Parts: sequence; structure tokens; C-alpha cells
Amino acid sequence: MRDLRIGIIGVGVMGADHAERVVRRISGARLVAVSDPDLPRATTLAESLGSSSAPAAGTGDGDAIRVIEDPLALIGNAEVDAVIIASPGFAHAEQLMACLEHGKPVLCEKPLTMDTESSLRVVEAEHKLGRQLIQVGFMRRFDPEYAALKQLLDSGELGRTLLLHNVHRNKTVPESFRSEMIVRDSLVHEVDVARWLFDDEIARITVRAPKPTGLVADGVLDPQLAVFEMASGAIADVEVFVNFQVGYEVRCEAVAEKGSATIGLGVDVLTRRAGHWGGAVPDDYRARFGTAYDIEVQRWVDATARGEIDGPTAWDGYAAAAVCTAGVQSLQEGRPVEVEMARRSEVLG
Ligand SMILES: NC(=O)c1ccc[n+]([C@@H]2O[C@H](COP(=O)([O-])OP(=O)(O)OC[C@H]3O[C@@H](n4cnc5c(N)ncnc54)[C@H](O)[C@@H]3O)[C@@H](O)[C@H]2O)c1
Ligand SMILES: O[C@H]1[C@H](O)[C@@H](O)[C@H](O)[C@@H](O)[C@H]1O
Repeated sequence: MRDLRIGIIGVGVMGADHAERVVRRISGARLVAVSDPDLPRATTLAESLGSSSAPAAGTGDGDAIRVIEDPLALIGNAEVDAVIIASPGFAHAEQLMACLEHGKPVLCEKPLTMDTESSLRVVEAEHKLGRQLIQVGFMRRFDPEYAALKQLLDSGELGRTLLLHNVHRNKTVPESFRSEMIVRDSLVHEVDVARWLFDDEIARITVRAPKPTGLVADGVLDPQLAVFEMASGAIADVEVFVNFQVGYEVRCEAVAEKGSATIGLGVDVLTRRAGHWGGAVPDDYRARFGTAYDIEVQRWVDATARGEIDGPTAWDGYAAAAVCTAGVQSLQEGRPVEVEMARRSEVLG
């Protein structure tokens, strides 16, 4: 079977990382086009990967990668079989709709879109089309540690899961990150983790913030503390701290009836030396979740070749957006907020 020809939209930090992944680390796919309003950035990337002489799983022998300025033109281009969207969240809705219009399978970085209404419109448009084309980049589901945790909890060995404690810390984030963005762009990962691990919807969310760190602009509420009340009665708490300074830390502890399980301790690098013990803290998500992204994109490519998707769906993206909308309201009003969501059966039949 011929390689899946991929176009990537947005080649900043994440898009460039995916581009390298497609070219060098996964099989069955070829990077044929990139698009970014920052043309020099797109051109430099296309030239460096397209003429790569390093062993390239995805490009063949230094195949050229086209730079297509207009992202919608990339989506419509006949030489692009499938699309990876790694533009900022505000651009996702229009680009997803274009992928649906052109019948192109798409792996869209989280969040699906930045608000509940546009996320629902995307879900409805995909449903109308009659086939699933959208996968959302909630990559934690592909991380071996999260996957092992999910398997353990689903096995029932520990009894019913009652609580999740989560920590999500970034070293720093760009200045564009205001309080709402922390909910919609960072906390959204734990929204998906809780829905996935509990296999349940979040019914109510509370987001509170202590006196903020002094290392952010005035008015930015960082860190934040969220509580998700699941429809079944289980509870998850999350600390999100995106200007933690130290490095990237993502942990999850599940507390069940007959035991608990924790991931994200970095125990594989635990060291003892010169009177100290400890390990390394990764700098960012690329170091911590590199394997998860590789597995995510490889499985997406393989599933796309079969005409399927294999991961979080547009509905998962919509559900996460609805929870985040309620979360932002909770943060602003200082009270728990019920999550308002369409009924799945009414939208998807
Ligand atoms: N899954 C993860 O762990 C993870 C990690 C980082 C970022 N992300 C997601 O990836 C996406 C990109 O984030 P990033 O950190 O790479 O941002 P970034 O700012 O580094 O890169 C975004 C790129 O998109 C370009 N761009 C801006 N407007 C555009 C438009 N309308 N169409 C196409 N391109 C446009 C910018 O010029 C830039 O090159 C976001 O959705 C973000 O939430 C996910
Ligand atoms: O866009 C990024 C990305 O999703 C990271 O995985 C997350 O840790 C950051 O908080 C977020 O800003």
C-alpha cells in the first residue's frame, strides 16, 4: 500500500515536532506539505526535512515538502491524503470544517476548538458526513504509563476507582497564556484523562485559584486547583501550575477500593549519588510524552489507512470543551458549575 501523504498545518513547537516524527520516526506516511503564516519558518522546516539525508522513514530519499501558504489550500490539495492540525486552538474550527468538507482524515491537536458551540458544530458536521474523520490529540491515552494505569483500573484488581489526584506543571508558558487559557489549553488534558479513566462524563466542575505566583503578569491566575465531580459520583482533583519554573511534571494517582496506583514519578531515572537521591525533571512535554506522540501518530496513520480512527473522537473533544467552558465560569464566579452538554444520543443517534 502506498504511504499516506500528510500535510501539517502550523509548524511551531508542536507542528515541527510532528513533522520530524512523520519524517523520521513513523512508518507508512510521508510528509508532503506544510502551512504556516510564518512563511520563513515553514520554508526552513520544509527544506531541512525535505532534503534530509538522515535515515528517513517518511520522506523517501529527500522528497521535497511543499510550502502552501493558505492552510485551507493545503487541506484541499489533491496530493494531501490526511492532515495534522497543529495551529493555535482559535484556528482549529475553520480548519476542521474544511477537512470535513474535503473528506480528509485529520489528527487535530487539542483542544478540538476553543468553545463549546463551535466544538458541537464540528461534531454535528462530522456526524452528518456519516464517517469519523477527526481524531483529537489527547496523547496521554497513548502514553505507556497512562495506558498501563487504565488497564489496571479496568481489570478490577483494585476494586472500583474512587478518586484521582492529578498534578500538571509546566516550567513556563508563553505570555499569551491568561487564566482562561490555562483551563482550555492545559487543564483540558486532565478533563480527557478523567473522562477516559473513569469512562464517565464530568457532571460538575469547580476551579479555584490561590494567591497567584508573583512570576506571571498581573491578573493571571496561576496555579489553579480543579475538582471534577463525575456523573457516577467519583471525584478527580487537579493542580495545574503552568509557570512552575522547575520543569515539566505530570502525575496521576488513582485511589481505588483495594489499593492505589501512581504514574509520572519518573522512577526509571531515580538516582542516588553524593548524599542525594532523585531523578531528572523533563523540560517540557516533548521530553515527557515523546513516546506517546510517536504511538499516537503511528496508530492514527495505521487507522487512517484502514479508513478508521483509533483514539479520542470529535465527541471527546466536544465534551472536554463543554467541561472547560464550565470550568472558566467556575474560576470567574468562585463556585461549582454544572457542565452543560448535549445528549450524545440526540447528536449522534
Ligand atoms: N498534545 C500536546 O501535548 C501539545 C503540546 C503543545 C501544544 N499542543 C497544541 O498544539 C497546537 C499548537 O501549539 P504550539 O505550542 O505548537 O504553538 P506555537 O505557537 O509554537 O505554534 C503555532 C504555529 O501555528 C502558526 N499559526 C498561527 N495562526 C495560524 C493559522 N491560522 N493557521 C495555521 N497556522 C497558524 C504560528 O505561526 C505557529 O508557527 C495548539 O493546539 C496546542 O494546544 C499540544
Ligand atoms: O499546549 C500545551 C500542551 O498541551 C502541554 O501538553 C501542556 O502540558 C501545556 O500545559 C499546554 O499548554
